Amino acid sequence: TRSTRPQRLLTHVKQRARRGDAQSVITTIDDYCRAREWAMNVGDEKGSILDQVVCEVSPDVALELGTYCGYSSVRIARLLPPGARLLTVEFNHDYATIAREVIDWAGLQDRVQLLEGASGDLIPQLRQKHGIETLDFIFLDHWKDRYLPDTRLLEDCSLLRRGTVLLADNVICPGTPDYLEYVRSSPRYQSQYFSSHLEYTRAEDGLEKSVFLG
Ligand SMILES: C[C@H](C[C@H]1O[C@@H](n2cnc3c(N)ncnc32)[C@H](O)[C@@H]1O)NC(=O)c1cc(-c2ccc(F)cc2)cc(O)c1O
Ligand SMILES: [Mg+2]
Repeated sequence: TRSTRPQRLLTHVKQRARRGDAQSVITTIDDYCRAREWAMNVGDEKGSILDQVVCEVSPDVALELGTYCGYSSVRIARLLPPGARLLTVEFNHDYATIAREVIDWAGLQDRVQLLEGASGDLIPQLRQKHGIETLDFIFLDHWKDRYLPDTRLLEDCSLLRRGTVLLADNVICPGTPDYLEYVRSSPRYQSQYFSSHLEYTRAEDGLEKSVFLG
């Protein structure tokens, strides 16, 4: 049977990117997705904004919702300080398998823990099963109608602390209207919009950065 897009993307990474070189994995994926096959990675333009926020926060414990092929896992993990870690959640087994290989190829497997399952099931397990006290940084990039319920769940599980930064992809395209309304109107968040474009296209999209105020 024909290979899947993520499989073709992984093959390209293994043929073109230097093993252990995270930047070459990122560049290889971006070149492939721009030139050959579009894929729903956060991409280079929004990725630079992601990098900037990760560097600012310099999280000890980061959470990503929606791993897909691991592109943003590599972007985030390559910037983490020594000893820091990224937990990334993906419920599609085939995508999770590809993502593990991409993360390994980038040499970042020691900093990234990929949890296979649905965010709604895994978030309540973070404290006692994964030893998480509170989270420093969260990248939301999964089903767009899960951003709000999962943010409420993170609040209810006391996984946010004063200063925790939430960064949400695709707040314009495909769009997350209920999430935007919530973080922009809630007195418990200080929110800021970063205008950009949908990965590898000229369509408008952007990232919303929201600081939890406690
Ligand atoms: C949702 C996907 C990303 C991944 O998230 C996993 N996932 C989901 N829900 C859960 C959960 N509840 N728990 C764990 N994992 C979960 C899934 O399996 C995908 O691998 N991302 C997108 O759909 C996405 C789509 C577009 C897009 C934009 C314009 C178009 F014309 C078409 C598509 C752009 C983007 O930048 C995206 O990010
Ligand atoms: Mg996205």
